[in-house]
Amino acid sequence: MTPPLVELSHATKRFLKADGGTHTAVSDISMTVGEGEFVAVVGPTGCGKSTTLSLVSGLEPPSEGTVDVAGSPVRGIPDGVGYMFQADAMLPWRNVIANVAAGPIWRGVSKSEAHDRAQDWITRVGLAGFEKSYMHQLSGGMRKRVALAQTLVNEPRILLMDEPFSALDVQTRALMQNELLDLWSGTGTAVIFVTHDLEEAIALADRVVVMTASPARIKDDFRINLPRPRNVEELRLTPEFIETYSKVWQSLSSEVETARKQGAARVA
Ligand SMILES: Nc1ncnc2c1ncn2[C@@H]1O[C@H](COP(=O)(O)OP(=O)(O)OP(=O)(O)O)[C@@H](O)[C@H]1O
Repeated sequence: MTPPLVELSHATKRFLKADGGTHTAVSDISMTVGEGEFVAVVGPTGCGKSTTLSLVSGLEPPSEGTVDVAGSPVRGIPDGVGYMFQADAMLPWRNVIANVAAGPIWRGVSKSEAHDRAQDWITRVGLAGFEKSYMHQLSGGMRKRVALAQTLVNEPRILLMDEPFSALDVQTRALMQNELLDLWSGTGTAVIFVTHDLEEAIALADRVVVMTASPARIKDDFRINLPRPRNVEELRLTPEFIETYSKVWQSLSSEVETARKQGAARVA
């Protein structure tokens, strides 16, 4: 039997605190993500969502438990993993095509082949004509398109996304969500998408994993049976979406409340 593409098994992550104690960021997390699956992870602020991504990306080793990618334990950054953060990871002194081609070149692809692949992705994300532009010449939405091209040009098997669209205005955000779904569909890439925004999670994902207030445990794992292809703006108005939202929110809202109390206790 083929193992799941991503498998966390009883994974716990503790960090050392400045006072010498430890802080448990995630506790006893077990979950799997299959090839081509789109999984959104939601939970209250600071609960441990980004830490969970760091375990999968190999940026942080688990303190306990195991994290496997394609059946092998993660040691260092595994091959085939792409990462997209809220902040862009583009070099301001390089133009768009040089930024997009940088990943393949770093992976040993010849310069001309890398430029061909970069050109193809720049066109696919709708930025043909902007190859020679620099980051400061682009809007927030255009910079996100570059970031998508920069990540997807490496053809990741697993795409880890940490609130990639949260800094965008509402309309650009919806545009980018639709764009992401179009680019992702049919690629077979597994996506783990961390967000604060439950609407975004439901609109994009096949499953929504709800995490508890800190330390993060998995509270619920909802299958989202909304049809694809999806247009996120239209989908949000459907009764099926509203029903799903209310079901998932019931699970999430008490964790948000607990996190608020934890926050209030910390500053008291
Ligand atoms: N490298 C680190 N060293 C020490 N503590 C850390 C480290 N990384 C994260 N933490 C702590 O672990 C907890 C979980 O952080 P994490 O960033 O995973 O939460 P999050 O759910 O992604 O937060 P947010 O919703 O605000 O983005 C926080 O209390 C954070 O301060």
